[in-house]
Amino acid sequence: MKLKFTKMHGAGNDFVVIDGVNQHIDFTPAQWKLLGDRRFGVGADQILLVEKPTEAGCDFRYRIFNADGGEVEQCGNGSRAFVKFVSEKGLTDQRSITVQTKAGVIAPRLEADGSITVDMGAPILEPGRVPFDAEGLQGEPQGRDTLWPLVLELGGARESVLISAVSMGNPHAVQVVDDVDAAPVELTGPLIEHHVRFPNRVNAGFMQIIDRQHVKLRVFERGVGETLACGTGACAAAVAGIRRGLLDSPVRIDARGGQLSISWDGEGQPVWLTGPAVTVFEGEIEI
Ligand SMILES: N[C@H](CCC[C@H](N)C(=O)O)C(=O)O
Repeated sequence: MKLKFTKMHGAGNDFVVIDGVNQHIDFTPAQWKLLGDRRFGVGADQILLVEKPTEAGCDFRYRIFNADGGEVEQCGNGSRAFVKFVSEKGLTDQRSITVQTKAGVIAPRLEADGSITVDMGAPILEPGRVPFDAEGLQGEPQGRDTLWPLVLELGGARESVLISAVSMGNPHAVQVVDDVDAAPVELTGPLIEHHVRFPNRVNAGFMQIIDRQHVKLRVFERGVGETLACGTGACAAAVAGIRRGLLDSPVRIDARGGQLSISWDGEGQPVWLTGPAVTVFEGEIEI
């Protein structure tokens, strides 16, 4: 079929966005993977499919597919691209919308200065609901957080890293490192992503604390690899740092592809993500 799409990015995290309201889309995981392939398709970290809602009170439904073709629960940078897309395409004249996602309802808002703020909902902090299997592990309490030792098999050696387990609807394992540019993201990122204690796999965050309201962050994303920015990863990193008593809200997050801002007032409260969204080009592909 001929498929119209829009290429967008949020702080360098890049997307193929598809209007599923005016086009009927019923792809297999292999077709989603092909569309996201940088050699044979358009190429993207994630594909975002905009649809009519099936839940009362929502303006849209938004489905997210990683580059490996897997459908996932949430995408923070994608939610900003999404609200810009539906506004630019005339699918809504509202600047603030409620959106049904696999992880629940989120509320992105177009700000007057062109930035976008998203209510990402409250983080999920119980290990079993991340989901993270902490059975038999001796966690280290730090502030309101618990640091879990994750044993990684590095060739013949075994290395233990201390992680915080946080869900923003999608799972994150966040660790603090001294120097994010020197962190072994390509080496340990895949080992953490596929670790047996994360039954749904996990996004692996590496956070360097610059001061109590400023961090540098790299994320090895589940189903993709390292991206230039990860919105839910930024939320999870800020939540983990605040709970550990290392950060104060709001937190400036320097990702490799741009800057995000996270606000969070504590357990049970929503995490607010603010950042940019850019439309790169429109296209059409036979797929
Ligand atoms: N790779 C993530 C989905 C996209 C998240 C990221 N691109 C964001 O901006 O939140 C996962 O498998 O949970």
